[in-house]
Amino acid sequence: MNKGTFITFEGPEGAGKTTVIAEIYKRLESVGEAVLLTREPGGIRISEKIRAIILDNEHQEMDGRTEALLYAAARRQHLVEKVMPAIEAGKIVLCDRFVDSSLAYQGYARGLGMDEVMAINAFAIEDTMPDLTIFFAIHPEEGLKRIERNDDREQNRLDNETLQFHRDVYAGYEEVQRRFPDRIVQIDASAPLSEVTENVWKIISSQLISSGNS
Ligand SMILES: Nc1ncnc2c1ncn2[C@@H]1O[C@H](COP(=O)(O)OP(=O)(O)OP(=O)(O)O)[C@@H](O)[C@H]1O
Ligand SMILES: Cc1cn([C@H]2C[C@H](O)[C@@H](COP(=O)(O)O)O2)c(=O)[nH]c1=O
Repeated sequence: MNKGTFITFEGPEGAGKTTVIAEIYKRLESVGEAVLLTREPGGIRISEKIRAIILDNEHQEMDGRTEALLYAAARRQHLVEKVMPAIEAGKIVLCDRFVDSSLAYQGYARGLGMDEVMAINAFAIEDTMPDLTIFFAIHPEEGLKRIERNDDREQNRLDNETLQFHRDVYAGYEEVQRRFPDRIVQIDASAPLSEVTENVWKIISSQLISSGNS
């Protein structure tokens, strides 16, 4: 059996990833594709527990390296328990965040260093990297406004970081893109939702055609 396709979605808070992925998932299913939709940190029991620890507003004392290691631990378990089996089974895996989040948030914005954060993640992911990553580019101010307006969303410890931290996350993503230009495609996430969805759909459709997974 052919291996599946691993697609990840990245960007700052409130960029629209979760909303758009849900629509892409529906479209892929409706054309008969075998698809797995999942997220990081989380996606499975152990990793959801780690997520709760990381994002708890009461855990203000969490050290930056502890944070980076917890994300990597959650990633490892999620990868071996859920993502890898789906890829091996030939599915299209749509994952809301992956290692690029650690590079931008912990490596760059926390100042731990991208190479250092990549090194601990290399232990967690071995050589599994996405086939395609879509970067939802939006100014952090705009993304944060969107999540403040959304009454259903509780603001977590990372959301509540300073505006400067979120600006650094954005700069971190720009650096990640410079490092992986062949894998990462940027879209304008400040456009109307329908436009963003169509752009993402076009990118994913052409990736699936070129990889023969369609
Ligand atoms: N293109 C858009 N224009 C306006 N509002 C949008 C757009 N895309 C998403 N939204 C709204 O912005 C809010 C955040 O969207 P969403 O939860 O999908 O973002 P996200 O990238 O998953 O955020 P986070 O990573 O912080 O969880 C939601 O209320 C959603 O309805
Ligand atoms: C995977 C990953 C995530 N983060 C941050 C990014 C967000 O602030 C939260 C996750 O919340 P979301 O609503 O699911 O987007 O965690 C991070 O800092 N490092 C990571 O590796």
